[in-house]
Amino acid sequence: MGNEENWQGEYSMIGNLPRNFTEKMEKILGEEYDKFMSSYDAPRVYGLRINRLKLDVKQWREISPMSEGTRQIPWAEDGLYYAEGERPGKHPHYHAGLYYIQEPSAMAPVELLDVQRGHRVLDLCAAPGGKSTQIAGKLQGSGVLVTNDNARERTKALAKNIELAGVRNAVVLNEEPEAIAAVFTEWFDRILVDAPCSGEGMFRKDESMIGEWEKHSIQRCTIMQHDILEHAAAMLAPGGRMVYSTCTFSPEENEQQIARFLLEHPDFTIIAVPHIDGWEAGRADLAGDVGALGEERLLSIKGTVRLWPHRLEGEGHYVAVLGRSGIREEASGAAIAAAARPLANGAAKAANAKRDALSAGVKHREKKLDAREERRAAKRQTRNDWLNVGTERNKPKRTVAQGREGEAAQIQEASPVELWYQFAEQFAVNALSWPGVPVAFGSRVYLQPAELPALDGLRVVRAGWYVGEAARGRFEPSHPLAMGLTQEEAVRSVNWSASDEQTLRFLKGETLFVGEADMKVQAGAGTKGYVLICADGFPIGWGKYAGGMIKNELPAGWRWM
Ligand SMILES: C[S@@+](CC[C@H](N)C(=O)[O-])C[C@H]1O[C@@H](n2cnc3c(N)ncnc32)[C@H](O)[C@@H]1O
Repeated sequence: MGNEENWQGEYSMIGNLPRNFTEKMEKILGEEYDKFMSSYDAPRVYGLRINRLKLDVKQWREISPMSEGTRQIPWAEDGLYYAEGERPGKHPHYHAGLYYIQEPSAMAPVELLDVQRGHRVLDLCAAPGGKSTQIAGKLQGSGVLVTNDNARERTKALAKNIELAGVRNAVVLNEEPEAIAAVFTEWFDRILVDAPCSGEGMFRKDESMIGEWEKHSIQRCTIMQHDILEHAAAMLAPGGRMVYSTCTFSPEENEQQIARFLLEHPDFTIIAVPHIDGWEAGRADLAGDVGALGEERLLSIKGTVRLWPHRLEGEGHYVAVLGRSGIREEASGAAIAAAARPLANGAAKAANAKRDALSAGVKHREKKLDAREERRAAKRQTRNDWLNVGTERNKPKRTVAQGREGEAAQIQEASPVELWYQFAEQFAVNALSWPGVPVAFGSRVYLQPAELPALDGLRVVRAGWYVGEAARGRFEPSHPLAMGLTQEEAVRSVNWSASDEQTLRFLKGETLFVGEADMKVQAGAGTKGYVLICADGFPIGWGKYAGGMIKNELPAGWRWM
């Protein structure tokens, strides 16, 4: 092994590819092998995906200086190739969450998941969140997105990307699939398993993946994938759809994994992927020795898809779409959610009672848990997670104060949820009728999709849309709240173009000086207080206005570096 030059005298990574990898690829690809190998010397392609929660491709093209060099990615509605040398991560539109930088082939799995408004969707192996934000764009704020990764460190990036994209209906978990399956049995309409894999398809994009490949054996990956798929299957409602994807070429992790799954799950079938130019049908001949599967089911593996770097502009991927037979028994998620809305002003208690009732309903349905799972769930209840989920829900704090006559009188300090309602009434238009039920964990308030079952015992990173925190008897709005708003929803806002110096200064955390005339204030509201800062009409954070000055409220971790 060693660096090599190609025939043009340029650096070639081909010499760095492990020999057991290239030999195996030659067997799989036959005549196409040479073309495949030359793809390693072909220029890399770059992709971004427009965030449909904020705008569509046409609207983005109207405001983006980058737009000219972009081209449509054939299999992704909102996906665009952009030219090498562009730096989309270094633009205010990135900080406004207008797009996500994503490898083009990686956009395929969610396109095949067929997410519809109102669906309950699980993204089980989600960090850093590329596909979760894509799912959120398709849900358009309806239904529920549960997004999870078992690597705690990686969930930080996941939560941040969800918040940057302005997602309002997601819950972020840091759990093993088994623990989630105990709470969400047969609950989801759609599940994405973007599995941890040996990453062979990413060697070209990231050479360090070669070292990872050598460390983590394919066999180890197949064991993990099988385990994840087992629990995912238990969470899919009858009639639901599950997408399994990898970024590797190895048949053990692709066709063979799916063949084994079909063998062990007679209630699942392959939903054939539509043909798109450059996509190759899955290879039933690589599915291994699964005689017991029967010819028809074995051949159905041709309905899965391989994305090869020498056949299209993108890296290597494999995608299988699996449908579960049957019809979901219970009322649809959307109907349950509708029953819980709209929330009346100050109706925290009523809302929570309703939510508990809904949770109880869901729990009732979950009686299908077998005794073993119940014992496991009980064990988890006792585990102390990092948000203390399941404790201290919206309990108003009571403090004792001196009465005028020196008597001790009980006064009630507003709970975080009550403070949220007060804030929402004053600072955001129609906030009280937004979907979601406010729940407090400690001093933090989240808007949680109403139909969600109780998350007791699970490690929760975000219990919903994090809207802010109670501090010293006041409510402090969060940065994720700003990112999930539109300019029109803010009672007070200010907007500059993305290229205006004020925008950059705000993103760098500086104090801004503005005239009152620059601010847009809803009728009846004063100019003093929280103001939503926007670039080209899209929120980039909160400031606090007083006397011609905007104090910068952008958290340090979100600033332009
Ligand atoms: C291919 S990456 C996911 C990429 C992600 N879907 C995206 O589009 O941004 C696979 C992820 O699976 C996670 N993972 C590995 N084992 C897991 C498990 N048992 N349960 C949940 N996630 C797991 C890894 O931490 C990793 O973040």
